[in-house]
Amino acid sequence: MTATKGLEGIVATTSSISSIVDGVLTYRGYNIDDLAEHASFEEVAYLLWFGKLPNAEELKALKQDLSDYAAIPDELIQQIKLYPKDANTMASLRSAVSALALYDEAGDDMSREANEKKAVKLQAQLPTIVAAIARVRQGKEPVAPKAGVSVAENFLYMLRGEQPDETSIKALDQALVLHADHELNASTFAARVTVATLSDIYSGVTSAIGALKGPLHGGANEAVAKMLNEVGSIDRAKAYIQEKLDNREKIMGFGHRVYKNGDPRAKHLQKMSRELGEMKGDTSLYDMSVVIDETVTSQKGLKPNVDFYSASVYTQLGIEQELFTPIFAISRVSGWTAHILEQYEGNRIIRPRAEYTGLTDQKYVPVELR
Ligand SMILES: CC(=O)SCCNC(=O)CCNC(=O)[C@H](O)C(C)(C)COP(=O)(O)OP(=O)(O)OC[C@H]1O[C@@H](n2cnc3c(N)ncnc32)[C@H](O)[C@@H]1OP(=O)(O)O
Ligand SMILES: O=C([O-])CC(=O)C(=O)O
Repeated sequence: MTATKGLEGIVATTSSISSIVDGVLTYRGYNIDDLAEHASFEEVAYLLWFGKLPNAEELKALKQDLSDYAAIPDELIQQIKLYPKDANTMASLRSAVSALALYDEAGDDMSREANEKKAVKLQAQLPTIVAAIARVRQGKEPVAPKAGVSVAENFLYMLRGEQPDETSIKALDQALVLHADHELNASTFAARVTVATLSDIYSGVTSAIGALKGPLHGGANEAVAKMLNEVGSIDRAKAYIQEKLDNREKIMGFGHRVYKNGDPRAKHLQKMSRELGEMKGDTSLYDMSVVIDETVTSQKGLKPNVDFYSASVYTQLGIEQELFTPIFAISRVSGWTAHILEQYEGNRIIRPRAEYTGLTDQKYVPVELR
């Protein structure tokens, strides 16, 4: 038995949710470019869960459900108020989602119907939780969700406590579409491993949030924002990156296990970043990002991934840095839950082997003789 480091190239499951073939990403057979341009996040969530784009009636029903389920239990709001104000936001989100399970009246009902409802509830409630965590950290009261609006609009409304502008809603909606699913990435794999023991959907999503938090995965968008802050201005960008590369440090937001010629989502986020800058009459953050991109690409041959330009998009939307990875989770929970439902359908426990590299033939020595 020989191990492959990081399971590179290992095909660990079949899935009909999303695919990456020759650098092309599709959700249920629809090219991400097509969806990014035309679909709303709600349509994409429906597509991921139910395998087809919704008709008008189905979409209306899903939006109604997302709206109806968006409020979170008062007990959970009380708990969130007890979290340390400087706690990592993803750690707070992980704790809150784990606690959310305790208040689902469906309990351990594992029927397909109950799990589909739990998936929609998780999608509806994650934005409310993230907004509540953000406001409580700033010493503000959480804002109750607004009925009848999109996930993107509702999240921005709950975060800011006022009606968001159309540009911000549109940009966030598109970012949510782009982040919704991505084949067998680390957090989705974590979710599938957890529920393959026939554990519940909340356990799967809690595992996934823990995996997404790391800077090699979803946490990279916050690391990019920190880097952009550190660089500070366009004239420092090239030298900053060169020094990091000379020190063999990783540049966050670049490289990918699967994409070697570029992440198809990055161009959409890059365009959004530029447009947001142009609209504000200040493209300095975008321009600095482009210099970093060109430097890493020319020096290292590494292309930006989904996390690179999303950092400048969210910054220009006025969103605090520590919410970048939670926003990723708000989108990816659609994919995680779709994968969890798929895992339950044809389940077998996921239990690979390890290549043992430790000592052998050891003999027990009593503690007083060691
Ligand atoms: C949503 C997402 O999860 S997208 C990914 C987000 N993560 C990041 O942006 C963090 C930065 N990037 C990375 O750490 C990696 O590229 C990962 C984690 C995305 C992929 O990791 P792997 O598939 O294991 O890539 P791997 O480590 O084999 O990279 C190959 C080589 O490129 C180097 N490399 C990879 N990414 C980077 C980077 N961002 N900066 C500098 N060098 C890099 C590696 O050090 C390695 O060099 P070596 O062969 O001299 O040792
Ligand atoms: O697929 C991966 O390894 C990481 C990624 O880009 C994602 O989860 O969106």
